[in-house]
Amino acid sequence: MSSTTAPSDITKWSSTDGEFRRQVSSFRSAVSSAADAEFPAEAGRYHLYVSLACPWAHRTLIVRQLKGLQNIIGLSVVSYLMGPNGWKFASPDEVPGATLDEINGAEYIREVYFKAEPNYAARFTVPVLWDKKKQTIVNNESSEIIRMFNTAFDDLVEPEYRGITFYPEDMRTQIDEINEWIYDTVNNGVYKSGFATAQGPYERHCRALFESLDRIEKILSENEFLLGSRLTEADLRLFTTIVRFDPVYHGHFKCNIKQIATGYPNILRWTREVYQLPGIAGTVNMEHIKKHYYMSHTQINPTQVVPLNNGPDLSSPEVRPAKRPY
Ligand SMILES: N[C@@H](CCC(=O)N[C@@H](CS)C(=O)NCC(=O)O)C(=O)O
Repeated sequence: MSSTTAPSDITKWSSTDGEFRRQVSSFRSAVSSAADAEFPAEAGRYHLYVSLACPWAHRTLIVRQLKGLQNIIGLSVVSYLMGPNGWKFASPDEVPGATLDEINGAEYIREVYFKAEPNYAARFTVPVLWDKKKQTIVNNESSEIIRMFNTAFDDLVEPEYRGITFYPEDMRTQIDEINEWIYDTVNNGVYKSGFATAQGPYERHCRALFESLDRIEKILSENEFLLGSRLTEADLRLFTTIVRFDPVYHGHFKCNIKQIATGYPNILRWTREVYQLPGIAGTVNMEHIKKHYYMSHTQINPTQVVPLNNGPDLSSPEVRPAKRPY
């Protein structure tokens, strides 16, 4: 196996100035319903690699579920522990919830990257969307994978899922606008706070994060979902960060000005509402989430002790909307 990224680089998260900078994803092609597409939509052709711990991969898992794509797009799940060689596959006996890689027979996700691109020199991230026919990675950027799942397979899904969209045309400007600041200050903001290795960047990103949470709290005090009465992609993208907030980011990433459970009643109500939608609870694996962060980032938590709290009970009280909100 050729390797241009030494295993030791995996745990080097922040730059010399103490700032964490997320890399730009490398594989940016798209599956499309067009017959002459480079990657045409076909049942059984594409395979999704995820971690149940990762908030970015979690988005793709949710949209795969809500769009009824489980029988159309296969799934492999890495173990929660990310060691010096990155994400590793494990049998469900070894790690409940994980799988082996039945498609490429890889031990580590990095092998899938090298199979697609022998000279690959960036980070070995999940999610990854793999094309079994062309034997390559189509895309490793979650925000783009969820857009493909949203529409590209519509001719193949069961009729009840056809036409469901989390990115409706008349709301795209609003969705793009809200995604932008929520990505920067919340989704990525928790990482910028937690991976900072200097006081200044930590405080700056942590304060910006809580300013955004206050802003979201206000929005959700006036609206059922981020953009009104309809659940969109913006809600799904935020949900995967919020569900990890109290159990992980509050402690492990030092995002501790407030907690969702006690400081943000409207965000909590909204989190429960999203969690209680059919199919969502099954995508949330608190065991993988907590163990991943607390045991993999040994630069932050060298003892690898995992705290007990799982965050607020999201299954109760029941706040499920009367009719499907999307
Ligand atoms: N922009 C990517 C980010 C994905 C990402 O950073 N995934 C993390 C897990 S939460 C990862 O795999 N990190 C491994 C590494 O950086 O070595 C996306 O949204 O798909």
